[in-house]
Amino acid sequence: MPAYKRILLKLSGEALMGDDAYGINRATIVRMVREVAEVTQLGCEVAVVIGGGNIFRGVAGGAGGMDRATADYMGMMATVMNALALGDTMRQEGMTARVMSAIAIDQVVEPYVRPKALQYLEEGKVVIFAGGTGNPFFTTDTAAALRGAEIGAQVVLKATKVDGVYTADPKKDPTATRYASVSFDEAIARNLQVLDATAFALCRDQKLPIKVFSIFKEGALKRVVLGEDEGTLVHV
Ligand SMILES: Nc1ncnc2c1ncn2[C@@H]1O[C@H](COP(=O)(O)OP(=O)(O)OP(=O)(O)O)[C@@H](O)[C@H]1O
Ligand SMILES: O=c1ccn([C@@H]2O[C@H](COP(=O)(O)O)[C@@H](O)[C@H]2O)c(=O)[nH]1
Repeated sequence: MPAYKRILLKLSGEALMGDDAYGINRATIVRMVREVAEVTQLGCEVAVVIGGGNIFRGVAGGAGGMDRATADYMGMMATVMNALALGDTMRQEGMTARVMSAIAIDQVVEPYVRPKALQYLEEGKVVIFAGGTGNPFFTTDTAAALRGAEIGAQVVLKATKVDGVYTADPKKDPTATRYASVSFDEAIARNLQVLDATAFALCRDQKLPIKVFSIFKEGALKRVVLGEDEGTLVHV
């Protein structure tokens, strides 16, 4: 039995690269999709927000001298590309997925309309939210918090490159230790950057827990959905 009826899964864009330097690694996206399929087979309703870090991040464009808002729109379009690739891979794997975008690209992808998204979820379709929040200066983590709250998800699952929330960035500080659980207040006060502060604050206000776990660990998503000990829980 799944521990959650409906989840919002945030998939790392950067992880889609696999061992490549850029873009979408075929074997990696297929593996991710198969893990999602496993939890849908448990009867869990799944909505997905995908990042864009494998293609473009607005902050990098801004640092390079671009207008930051323009760079962020490029980043949002990167998430649309990832969402289309994810939806197509799901189709190839026999799943039914619908991509909905926060930015209008009507010839390519249907717009995000909340009641329609809820209908798809009730029908057992996977809904992939593309284009982040649709606004510059935000991230797909905040989009995951926002859409998670909108669809009444019981948890936001952040599937990322690290296996939980640490006292400091484990990629920079080898002495950092992993929390089994941590409160939103502590995560924000300590400026733990595994998610951005806006996402943490929104989930805290909506009393929407977040689970952070590794996208690279086989079976981790299923264990999280079954309520087993995996990753770090961020709670009120
Ligand atoms: N306290 C911390 N605990 C865990 N990870 C942290 C911490 N502080 C910073 N990080 C970093 O946060 C990263 C995960 O967040 P990030 O938003 O960069 O990636 P992502 O969501 O996986 O990618 P994308 O933005 O492409 O979707 C980790 O790879 C880790 O290095
Ligand atoms: O609501 C949003 C979401 C994303 N962006 C831009 O897209 C890139 C990629 O998203 P990641 O969360 O970093 O994977 C991000 O760097 C922003 O530039 C946005 O502007 N608004």
